[in-house]
Order: sequence, then structure tokens, then C-alpha cells
Amino acid sequence: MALILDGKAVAAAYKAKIKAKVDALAAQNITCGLAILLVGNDAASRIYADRLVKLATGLGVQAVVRHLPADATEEEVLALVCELNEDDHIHGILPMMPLPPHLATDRVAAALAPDKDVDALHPLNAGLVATGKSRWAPCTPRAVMAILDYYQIDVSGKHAVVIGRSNVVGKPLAHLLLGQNATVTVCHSKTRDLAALTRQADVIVAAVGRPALIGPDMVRPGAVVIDVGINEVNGAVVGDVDYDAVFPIAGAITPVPGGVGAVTTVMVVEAALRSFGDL
Ligand SMILES: Nc1nc(=O)c2c([nH]1)NC[C@@H]1CN(c3ccc(C(=O)N[C@@H](CCC(=O)O)C(=O)O)cc3)C=[N+]21
Repeated sequence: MALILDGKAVAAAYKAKIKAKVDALAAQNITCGLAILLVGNDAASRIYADRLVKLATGLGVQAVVRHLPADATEEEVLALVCELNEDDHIHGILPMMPLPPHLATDRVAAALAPDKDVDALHPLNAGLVATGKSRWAPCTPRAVMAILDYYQIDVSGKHAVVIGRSNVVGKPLAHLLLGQNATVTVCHSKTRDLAALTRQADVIVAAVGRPALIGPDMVRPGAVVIDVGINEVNGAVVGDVDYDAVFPIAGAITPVPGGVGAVTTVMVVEAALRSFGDL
């Protein structure tokens, strides 16, 4: 029987701090603005954008979704990024990943104003995260670390196995875990015998986007299982972990929904507010 790591409880602690900050800004007639740049129709990105707009609005932060069609040209995307960079009412910009394959993610990332770059996509910010010099890692890895911190799960000296090597989740999360003195293994689609590695893990983080990727045979009894996946299956949102099967074996586990995702959205609003100083 696993301890359920409740993302909503973690989120609540941050929401209170965000609300205080937003109220202080409102007293000065300042409204924080977040722009979500969505190109195409990725399911996880749509779910995320909807959640973000609801959360931000509820907290008094103005969130706008700028939606471009899946066949938008790179020039159109870059022009929109430039417009948002120059818009004084916009304090944070979040381009949803993945971008459609015909777009060069690197060039879009490099076009972001580094100060408005909510998910540390700009190479300057990514480099600072990799060298352990930035408080503003991408929002999903920060959400994972916030959950571990809230439940006082110390990763120092532990073996963390991260599955997924994206620039928004796997890679930066590996850096954050290293910063907390974990021994980190990063796995991906070319990894041989994934189960042999996950069975050695004290902490498993699944960030792939494949339902039921992690089954009970892959988890050492007592391991901490963090599910970053957001998949739509028959209209329901599920993660990358076969939750019901893994729950009896794990020591602690994040549900989906109500786990990492519930904290990630709060991290975005926090990051949008960062130009106004620390919370
Ligand atoms: N640059 C970038 N950064 C991302 O972090 C990123 C991205 N692009 N593209 C899309 C994926 C997906 N993603 C989600 C995060 C939270 C929820 C979320 O709030 N989930 C809630 C509710 C789900 C529901 O509606 O049931 C929950 O898990 O409790 C969903 C999806 C972030 N991603």
C-alpha cells in the first residue's frame, strides 16, 4: 500500500503565496499576464492550456491562449513570439511542447525573451538550469521537486531513474535531482531492458506519454513512483503508470489526475510572476 502523494495539497500551499502576491500587485494596479502559445492540437497541451487558463484566472492572473494552426509557418510563430516579447502586459510566455515537427523548436526557444521564458526553453536559461545556477527550471521538473520536498522525501544518495529525456522534463529534472545529490539514470526509447533499470530505482519518474508504461514488475517494493504522463484514453486522463497494479507495491505514488500536473500548473503561474520578485 503506497502513500498517495497528493498534488492538490502541494498546490494549495503555493496558491496561497501566489494569491498574496497577486493581491499586492492589484493594490498597485498591476495585473500579471501569461501568454500560452499553442500550435496545433496536441492532446496533453490542450488539457494543460485549459487547466492553466482556469487556474490563472481564478488567482487573478490574466492568461491568454494564442492558438496557431498545426500548419503555421516558422515565420508566423516567431512573429507571435516577438509580439509577446514586446507586450508590456505579458510577463510570462509558455510555448506548448511539442511543436509540430516542421517547426524548429530551437529557433522558437531562442526567440523568447529570457525574462519571460516560463519553461526555461531559451538556451541561456536551459544552460543555467544545467549548471545548477537558476531557481527557474521548467515548471514540470519543479513540480516534481516540490512534491518530493512537501512529503520530505530526501533523494540524497538514492537512485533516481528518470524515463524520458525531453528538454522540458527529463533532462532538466535529471539536473535538479543531481542538485539534490541523487544518483540519476536517464532512460529513453533506445534504452535496453528498461525494467532491469527501473527495478533498481529508489525513485522512478515516468515522463514519456505512454499509458501503462510502468507495470508492477518494473517497481521495487517500497519505491517512490512519480507519474508525469498525461494521456487521454477514451476521454479520461491517465498517466504513464499502471496505477492500480503499481499502487500495492510502491512506497509512495502520485495519482493522475491530481498529482504532478496539479502542481505544474501552479508552478507556471508562479513563474509568470517572477519578474515582480520572489513570492
Ligand atoms: N512547454 C511545455 N511544458 C509543459 O509542462 C507541457 C507542455 N509544454 N506541453 C504539454 C504537457 C502536458 N502538461 C500538463 C500539465 C498539467 C496538466 C494538469 O493540470 N493536469 C491535471 C488535470 C487533468 C485533467 O483535466 O483531468 C492533473 O493532472 O491533475 C496537464 C498537462 C504539461 N506539458
